[in-house]
Amino acid sequence: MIKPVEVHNLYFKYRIGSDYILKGVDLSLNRGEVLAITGLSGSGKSTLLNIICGIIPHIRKGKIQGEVKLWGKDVKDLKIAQITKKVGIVFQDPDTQLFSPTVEDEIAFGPENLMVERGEIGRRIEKTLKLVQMEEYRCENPNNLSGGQKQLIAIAAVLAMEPELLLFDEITSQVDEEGKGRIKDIISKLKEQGRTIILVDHNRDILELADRLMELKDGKLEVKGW
Ligand SMILES: Nc1ncnc2c1ncn2[C@@H]1O[C@H](COP(=O)(O)OP(=O)(O)OP(=O)(O)O)[C@@H](O)[C@H]1O
Repeated sequence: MIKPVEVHNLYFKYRIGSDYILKGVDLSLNRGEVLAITGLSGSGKSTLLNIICGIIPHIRKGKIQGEVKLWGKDVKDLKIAQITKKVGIVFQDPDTQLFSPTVEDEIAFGPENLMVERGEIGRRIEKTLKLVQMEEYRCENPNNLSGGQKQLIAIAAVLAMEPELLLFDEITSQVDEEGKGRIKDIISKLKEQGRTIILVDHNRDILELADRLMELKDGKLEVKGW
C-alpha cells in the first residue's frame, strides 16, 4: 500500500543560520497510524512538520537534501495547493490560524477554497463543531473566545477540509487543563475513525494516544517508546 509519508535521509538548514537542523531524518508512516514525535526545544520538530506539509520550501525557504514523498510523490513536484488538499496542519498558536468574523465563517473558509459545494460545507460545519463540542459558539467572533476554545475552532477548521493526513504541532501547549482534556478526546475520536496523524507534543496523556513514539535528536528521528 502507498504510504502517506516517506522521508529518506532528509537534511535541512534555513537560509539564515549556518547549521543543518535535520541531519538524515528517516520516517515512514502508514495509513491510519498515529505517530508522536518528541524532542527538545529547537530540535527541529516544527521544521520537519513544515517540510511534510510543504510550507518549507514553498513558503519558507531553506536548503533541503534527501527525499520527502507524500503518497508516493516527491513534494518537490507537488504544488502547495495539491498538498493543502490532502495535508492539514494545526499550529501551537491558534491566533496565527483564525481570521474570520464568525466561527462558522472560519470553518467554511478552507472548504470554500477547495471549491466544496455549499450544502456539503454546511454539513462539514455541523460535523466538526459537534466533534469539538463548540456548537453553541457558531456565531461568535473567534477573537472573543478563550485560547483553548480558539484552538478547538482551529482544529475544526482544518478537519472541515477533510485532509487525509493531519499534523498537530504542539496544539495543547497554550491551552489549560480542561482544554488539554478536550483535545485528547478529539484525538482519540480521530484515531477511532482511522485517521492518519503526526503529532508533536510534550503532554504525556496526548503522547500515549499514539501508536508509535519517536524522538528528534541530533537532527535524526529515533525510536523512543512503543
Ligand atoms: N525561519 C527560521 N529561520 C532560521 N532559523 C529557524 C527558523 N525557524 C526555526 N529556526 C531554528 O531552527 C531550529 C529548530 O526550530 P524548530 O522550531 O523546528 O524546533 P522545535 O523542535 O519545533 O522547537 P520547539 O519545541 O521550541 O517548538 C531552532 O534553532 C530555531 O531557532
